[in-house]
Amino acid sequence: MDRFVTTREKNDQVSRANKFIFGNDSFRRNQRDAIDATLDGEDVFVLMPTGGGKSLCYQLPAVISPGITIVISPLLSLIQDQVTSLIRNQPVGIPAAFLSSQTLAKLKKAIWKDLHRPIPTLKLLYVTPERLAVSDSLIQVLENLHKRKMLARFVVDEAHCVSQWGHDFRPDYSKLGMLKDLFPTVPMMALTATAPQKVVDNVKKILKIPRAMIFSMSFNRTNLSFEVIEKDTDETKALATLYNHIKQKYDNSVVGIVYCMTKQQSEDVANYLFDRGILADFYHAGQSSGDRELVQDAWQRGEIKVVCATIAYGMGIDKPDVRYVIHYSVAKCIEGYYQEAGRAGRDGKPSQCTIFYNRRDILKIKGIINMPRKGNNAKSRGVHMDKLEKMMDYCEDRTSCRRQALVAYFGQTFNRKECNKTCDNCNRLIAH
Ligand SMILES: Nc1ncnc2c1ncn2[C@@H]1O[C@H](COP(=O)(O)OP(=O)(O)OP(=O)(O)O)[C@@H](O)[C@H]1O
Repeated sequence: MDRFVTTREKNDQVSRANKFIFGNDSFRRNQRDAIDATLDGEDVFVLMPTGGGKSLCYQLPAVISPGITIVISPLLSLIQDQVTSLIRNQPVGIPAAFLSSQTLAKLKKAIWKDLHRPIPTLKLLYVTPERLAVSDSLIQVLENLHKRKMLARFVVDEAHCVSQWGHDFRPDYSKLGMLKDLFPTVPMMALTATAPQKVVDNVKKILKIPRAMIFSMSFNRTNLSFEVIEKDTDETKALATLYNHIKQKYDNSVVGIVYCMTKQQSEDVANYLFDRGILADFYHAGQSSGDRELVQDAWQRGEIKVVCATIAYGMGIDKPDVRYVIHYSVAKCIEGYYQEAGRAGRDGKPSQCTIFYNRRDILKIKGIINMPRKGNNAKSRGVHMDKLEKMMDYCEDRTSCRRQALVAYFGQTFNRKECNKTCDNCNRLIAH
C-alpha cells in the first residue's frame, strides 16, 4: 500500500511539474520513462534526435528532486543559452547557474555560497568538463553536497563527446568516468542526439555506467526530406546554383540555415545572397560574441531569414520553424550532418535538407583532418577519415533511400516503401 501511494504521488508530481512548471500538456515518447528511471536512481542513457526533447528528461527531475543536479555540457554558448532559458522559463523561472573560467568573481562567490547552504537554492549547475577536470575545489564542494544528500544526479549532455569514436571527441569528457568512482551512488544521465551503437557502448564503458537503461527513439525524422545536389567546382557557378535553389523553392519569408565550411565562405555566401535580395547574414566563431548575438536575435525574430554559418551555429538553437538546412559544403561525418540537418522542422512540419556535394570539398576536408594539431594522432585521423568515407558513400549513392541509409547508420531499420518520395533517390527511381 505504501509503495502504491509513493508511486502515485511521484506520478502526480511529475505530471504536475510538466504542466505547471514546463507548460507542456503531455510527454513525448520516452521522456516519461527516462524521467521515472532517473528518479528511481537508475543510470540512464537517452538517445533522441535533435529537437526530440532531451532537456526535459533531466530538467524536470532536477526541479522535483531534493538537492542540485550537475550538468556537464561541452560548449559555453550552449550552456549560456540553457541557463538563460531556465531562468526565463515560463510559467515559472528555474534557479540555474553555470561555472566557467569566464564566470565573474562576484557571481562565482554567490554560487559558491549557495552551494554551501544547507539547502541550496540552485536546482541546476552547469559546468564544462574542463572546469570539472581542473577544479579540485569544485570536486570538494560536490563531495560536501553529497554528504549532505544534496547532490541529486550528474547529467552528461552531448555524451558522444566522451568517445573517441564519436564525431566530436573532447579529451576532458573522457575523464568523466571519475564521477562514478567518486560518487558511485549518485545517478547519472547521459544524453545525445547522435550516436551509433559502437559509440553508445564506448560511452557507457568510459562513464562506468554499464547497466544504464537505454531510452532510444527512432532516428527517422518523418517530416524531413533529403537530397544531394551536385555542386559545381566553379565557385561562381556554385553560388548561382545555391541562389537559384533558394529563390525557386522558398519565398523570402521562409527561414533557413546554410552551413559553410569556413568563416570566409559563410561571409561570401551571405553577401552573395543578400546582394540579390535574400535576407541573409553570416555567423561564425571569428565574430565578437556581441555580433553573433545580434545575428542570432535578428534571425530568431525573423528579421534575417537565412543564416550562413559555420558549424559554430546551431547547438542550443531552438527555433521551431526552420524550413530548410542547406549544406553548401558537405559535413565531415554523418553524425554531424544529421545533427545539423535536424535543426530543420523542429515544429514537425515538412522541411528540406539539402547537400551541395563535390569531391573538391571532400579533398579540403581531408586536408583539415590531416592538419597537424594537438591530439591529432594517427588513430584520431583514422576515425575521422573513416567517418568522411561514410559521408561520401551517402552522397555518391544515387539509388539507395537516403532516409533508410541515415537511419541504418544509427543502427536502426526503415522500410524504404515508407519513404513516400521524401528523398531525391526514391523520388527519381519511382518517377522513372
Ligand atoms: N513534452 C513536451 N511537450 C511539448 N513541447 C516539448 C516537450 N518536450 C520538449 N518540448 C519542446 O521541444 C523543443 C525541443 O526540446 P529540446 O531543446 O529539449 O530538444 P533537444 O532534444 O535537446 O534538441 P537538441 O539536440 O537540438 O539540443 C523545445 O522547444 C521544448 O520546449
